[in-house]
Amino acid sequence: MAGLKISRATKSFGDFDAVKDVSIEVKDGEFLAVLGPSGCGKTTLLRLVAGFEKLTSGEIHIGDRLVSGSQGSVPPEKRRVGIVFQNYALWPHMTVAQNVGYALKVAKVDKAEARRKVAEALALVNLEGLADRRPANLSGGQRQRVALARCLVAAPSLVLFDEPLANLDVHLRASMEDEFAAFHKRTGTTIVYITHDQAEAMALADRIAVMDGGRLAQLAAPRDLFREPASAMVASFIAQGMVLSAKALTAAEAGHARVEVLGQEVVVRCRPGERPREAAKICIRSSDLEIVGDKGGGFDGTVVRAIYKGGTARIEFAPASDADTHLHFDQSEPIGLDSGSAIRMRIKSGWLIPNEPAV
Ligand SMILES: Nc1ncnc2c1ncn2[C@@H]1O[C@H](COP(=O)(O)OP(=O)(O)OP(=O)(O)O)[C@@H](O)[C@H]1O
Repeated sequence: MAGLKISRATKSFGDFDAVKDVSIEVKDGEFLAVLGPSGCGKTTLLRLVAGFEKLTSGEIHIGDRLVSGSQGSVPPEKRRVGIVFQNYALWPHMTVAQNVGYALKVAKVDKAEARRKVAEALALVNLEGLADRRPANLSGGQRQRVALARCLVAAPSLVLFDEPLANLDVHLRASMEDEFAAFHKRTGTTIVYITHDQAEAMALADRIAVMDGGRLAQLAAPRDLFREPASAMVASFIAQGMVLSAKALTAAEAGHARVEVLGQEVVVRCRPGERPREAAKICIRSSDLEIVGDKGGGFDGTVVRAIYKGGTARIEFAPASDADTHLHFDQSEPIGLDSGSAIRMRIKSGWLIPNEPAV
């Protein structure tokens, strides 16, 4: 296996930059998810790594080897990159073993050697027992594993997944997530996994690269992405964070600063080096909100909607001082709030979004 280094990669189509100045280093054996809204450049980035697209500028290394740069581009078949697509096209007339071994047959690999490699690849995806089945007699998840084995048989130095679970139903998705996680643990394969499903990215990846408009918005471990978003886009994109205008009143001290938000003063977490500023933004999660009595500080407002979810309800709430801002939190049974209820809320904590997005 090998690591991957993308350095200042830009890909333009005409005067439109689909990928702009992106630098990402994936360590040998790391599982990196690339996450972002539709059209943010995820697929283009994957196609650049695979060699299906040529860089406009920048460089890509796989292991120590320069595969794309100003000197030219190594063709896809010479990159030793395995790809698992969303639409796993298996040949229906071939058995599982024949599907997996097809590339070896074309490359005229010795038959005994090819059999051994196919058996090894099937073992890696736990499909040993199904070598003689045809794709029509497999479940969706099993077919996806055949597609994975077919890419592993060529001993790739890195495996790219392009939304591999997008076509599967919810239950199968969850069990395939477990399978991919176990596969990664067992094999230590370097994986780049494209998805627009953040729950999937959070569950699987060591680190997540969030893309926005062709640029890298943040590259961090799932927990850091959630707790310390680098920009308002990442804050609201990840787990529906609420972004509020605030005034930073104090400089950072021991990882905290005092801010004024919705007329209330709150101590929030922040990066070192933060200074007081007028136009700041904070990110809060529903667990940062609590209902308080009349004397508990905080601010007044009205419940806009209460959506029952079974066991809990999602309460949407508009502060009296800023009716356009909607906050939300979950309330467990018994749910005493309904649309129109007047309540007083307090923000307990939050994260001061850095002024300059830093990656
Ligand atoms: N060959 C092309 N010519 C012109 N524009 C392109 C080309 N390929 C992609 N783009 C544009 O580049 C942008 C990024 O596309 P890309 O497919 O990489 O996004 P994505 O994040 O993978 O989206 P999705 O999640 O919807 O697949 C889009 O605006 C797309 O229209």
